[in-house]
Amino acid sequence: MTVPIPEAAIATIIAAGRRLDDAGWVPATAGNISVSLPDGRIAITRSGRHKGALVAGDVMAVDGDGRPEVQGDRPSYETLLHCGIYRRFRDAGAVVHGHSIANTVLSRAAGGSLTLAGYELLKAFPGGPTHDVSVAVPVLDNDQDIPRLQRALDARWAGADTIPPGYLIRGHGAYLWGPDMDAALARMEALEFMLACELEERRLR
Ligand SMILES: CSCCC(=O)C(=O)COP(=O)(O)O
Ligand SMILES: [Zn+2]
Repeated sequence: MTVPIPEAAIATIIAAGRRLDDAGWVPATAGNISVSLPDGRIAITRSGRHKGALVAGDVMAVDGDGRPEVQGDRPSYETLLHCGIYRRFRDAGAVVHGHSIANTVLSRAAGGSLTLAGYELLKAFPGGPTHDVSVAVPVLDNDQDIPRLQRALDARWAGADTIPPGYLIRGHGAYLWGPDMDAALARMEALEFMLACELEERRLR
């Protein structure tokens, strides 16, 4: 018998999907969304669903290693990236992933990281009490082999002094996390705002 997913967790994921879709960051069936549950499981979107039109049945549970509770159920193709975040950052309670124009274009042009400096909105990231800081957002090469991509992330995090609560995958999208969904979404909105500014500045140059 499977343990039901708390209704509040399902409602949180459905509402987050609508918000990401309203912003235009989850075209087609792009993006995925999860929350960690008090019993250690992860509630996550099923693969291939439109994130702006999620219903309760589009959310399922996996264990900390991404294994579905019900054999044959298909969670997000990128589930192991969510698991990697919850495993490494014990205070993470929610993870959001989207494919925006800005994160796609800028990650394609970037090297191994993308530095954001001088933005007031950097305050939305932890440890940034003033706008007078810079944050180097890691950029990983895209990889259809998700376990290999997660290993690359683990290696990057292991060698880092400070780790922002997000990263970009080249030509693919952005992952952000926070202690809860409100925080994860706020960080995504802040990052996307700054990336949109970067794009605009490049157009003006
Ligand atoms: C059509 S988007 C390609 C897959 C992807 O990058 C994504 O974010 C959605 O995958 P999922 O399996 O979570 O639906
Ligand atoms: Zn994706």
